[in-house]
Amino acid sequence: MSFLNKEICDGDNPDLTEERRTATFDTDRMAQVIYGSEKFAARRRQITKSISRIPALQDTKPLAFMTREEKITEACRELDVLSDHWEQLIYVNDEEEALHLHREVIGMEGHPFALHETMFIPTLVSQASDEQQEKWLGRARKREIIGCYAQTELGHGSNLRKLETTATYSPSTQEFILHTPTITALKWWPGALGKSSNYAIVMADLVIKNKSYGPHPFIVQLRDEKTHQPLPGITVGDIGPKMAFNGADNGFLGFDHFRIPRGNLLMRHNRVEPDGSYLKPPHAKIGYSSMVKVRSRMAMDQGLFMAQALVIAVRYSAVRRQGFLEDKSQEVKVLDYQTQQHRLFPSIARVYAFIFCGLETIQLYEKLILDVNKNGDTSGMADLHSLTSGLKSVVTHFTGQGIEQARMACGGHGYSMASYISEIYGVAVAGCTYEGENMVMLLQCARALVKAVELVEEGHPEKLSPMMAYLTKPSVTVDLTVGPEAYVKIFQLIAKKQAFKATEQLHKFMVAGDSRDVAWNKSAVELTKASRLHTRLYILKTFIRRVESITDISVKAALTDLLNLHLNYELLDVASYALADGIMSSTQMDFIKNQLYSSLEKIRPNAVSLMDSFQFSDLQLRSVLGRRDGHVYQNLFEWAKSSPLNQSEVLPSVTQYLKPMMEKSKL
Ligand SMILES: CC(C)(COP(=O)(O)OP(=O)(O)OC[C@H]1O[C@@H](n2cnc3c(N)ncnc32)[C@H](O)[C@@H]1OP(=O)(O)O)[C@@H](O)C(=O)NCCC(=O)NCCSC(=O)CCCC(=O)O
Ligand SMILES: Cc1cc2nc3c(=O)[nH]c(=O)nc-3n(C[C@H](O)[C@H](O)[C@H](O)COP(=O)(O)OP(=O)(O)OC[C@H]3O[C@@H](n4cnc5c(N)ncnc54)[C@H](O)[C@@H]3O)c2cc1C
Repeated sequence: MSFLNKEICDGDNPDLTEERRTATFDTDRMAQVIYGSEKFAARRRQITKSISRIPALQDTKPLAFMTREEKITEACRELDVLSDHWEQLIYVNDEEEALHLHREVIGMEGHPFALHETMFIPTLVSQASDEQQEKWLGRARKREIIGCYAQTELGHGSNLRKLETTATYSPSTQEFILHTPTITALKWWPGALGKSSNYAIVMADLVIKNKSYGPHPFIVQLRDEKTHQPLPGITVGDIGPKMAFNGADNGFLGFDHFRIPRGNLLMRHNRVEPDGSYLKPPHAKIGYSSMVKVRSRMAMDQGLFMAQALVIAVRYSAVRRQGFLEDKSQEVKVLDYQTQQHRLFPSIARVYAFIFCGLETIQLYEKLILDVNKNGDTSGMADLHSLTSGLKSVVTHFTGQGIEQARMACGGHGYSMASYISEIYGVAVAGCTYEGENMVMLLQCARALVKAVELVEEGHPEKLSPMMAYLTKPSVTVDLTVGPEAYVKIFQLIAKKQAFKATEQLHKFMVAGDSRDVAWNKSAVELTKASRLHTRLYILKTFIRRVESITDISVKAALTDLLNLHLNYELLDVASYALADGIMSSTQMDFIKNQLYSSLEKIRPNAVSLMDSFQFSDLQLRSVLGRRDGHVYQNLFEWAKSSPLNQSEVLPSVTQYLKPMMEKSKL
């Protein structure tokens, strides 16, 4: 007999098998929807199978018992094994497959090629001229060199205009002189910079004839290619342990009048001629495109982080029995409690919603780079910047919340490193900070919103981009029973009201005499609220669009339940706005609540399968609690026994201190 959930195996925990048998859809088909295509979903499975046949990549010592040095060494060993099998594992130069391979084999705690793949190569692709690409891109792709992205400094990360590292042009030698004038100008934080990289993209203030042109990207060799020793004039090292990501060597970097040739300024969009004349880029912020690239991926990446935590929590909740409902002869699965469902299922819905957004924004970035590089068309930059600024902020915030709820949903065992959820949390919440601190990015999104409101107020609604068109929608009474479009209408009204209110507040302060900057700061909280609502509306609409486009009936039905949960949960979450503005009545509120509770019941039989559909291997999950087989208690006991503390019965700390202390006790 074949089952719709493809994870069923003989000998698994029967409680989990029972869950898998109730699946109403085929998990392979759901995986196609999650990963954007049948081809990629199948390739993922194929890659997982190939990895499982390489003995050197199987079960190593658990990461939780390793030091930082051991984690870094282990990641490098795995990279080395991967490079021996690269061509049989993935299609060379397929970015998505390479990312998946690294995620599965090396995991999320960081590795030397992480920034090489996500920022160094993309910066060369988007910013280097053809000639420069010929020189460096091939070598980077073949991994003959390792690069990182060195922008943030000890003193400045958010405000790029105040970066202090200088690149001063010397026409006589046709070189740039890189210099770190103060301690706060030290590069600080770049991933893989400390010990692994021998090259970096360095963002430095371009100075020509005493005039500053702002931050520009330079390619800089940091270490000797043979000895790996830092080159003279360069100070480089690791910044120390972090909340998570401890397999990564985030680093510091200083320059002492370090000279690089003129040709090391990335010159696809701007140029410095030998005599020092400067040719402007077609868009002032084109040098920031690598950040937009990473931000455009973040909805997908964060969705996958939250998915991992939820696979663990949902599987465990189907195995953990505690307490009674009606039948007092057997304790219930904790997944049957309404509170447990309410804790986990809205996050499952968000995972799907974020991933669907990610699929869209990744494509939008690819289109933008094509437009810019092939046709010099920068017209899409502003919209993608504001969209991804809001999106990275909203998804990272909710992902952090969702993962923390997943941890708590696992009770005591969630707090053990055996669950791996704390590590997932630590890695995911770094996203609230990197690629632009969330408040800073919400305020970037707000700039676009305020501009759009001002256009409407000035009588130019025709100039609005499609994403902002809802700002012109009139207030209407909405019948929520009509379906998703009614929820969108209410959400639009709420988001519109907040955008207008925040803008009105800004203008009020300006009319009262404040400068725009001061008025902006006095309105900032309201502005960030408008950005969040605007972004959540976008997420909601993407979710609806995606579900509508699905052809497999059973997959569509399961996702429709999830979509309904999402719509009701989101609307309830922002209901205070709607009630205050009279957009929604308390009767409608009751309707939403009831819809929400009935969605939880509908989703319950598919919960495990909705998460199994992500098809994370046990190797990728790295969770003792969340393993596919569901034998949590045996697995936990084995794991605890392997703790270094249990390798001897009596620890030196006991013989050296506790015993003598107890023996001499006079208390
Ligand atoms: C906040 C801003 C955007 C402000 O930039 P600014 O030059 O001071 O801008 P401004 O003069 O105030 O003008 C704002 C104006 O510039 C526009 N703009 C800003 N960025 C872009 C863009 N990318 N595309 C298109 N347009 C852009 C804005 O929309 C504003 O336009 P407007 O004036 O409103 O028409 C910038 O400083 C910034 O991006 N800060 C955040 C820094 C950041 O994200 N760092 C990331 C470092 S790398 C990293 O963290 C990697 C981690 C990855 C990992 O470990 O996996
Ligand atoms: C794990 C990790 C990996 C990283 N990897 C890299 C990398 O590879 N390369 C790289 O170059 N950098 C990297 N970074 C650095 C990262 O990009 C910055 O830390 C980030 O952009 C935030 O900047 P900041 O540290 O200056 O924060 P700050 O701006 O100092 O933030 C402090 C507080 O000030 C507030 N704030 C600042 N400006 C404003 C404003 N204008 N309005 C309102 N509030 C404001 C913020 O909201 C925040 O609450 C990494 C960071 C981390 C944590």
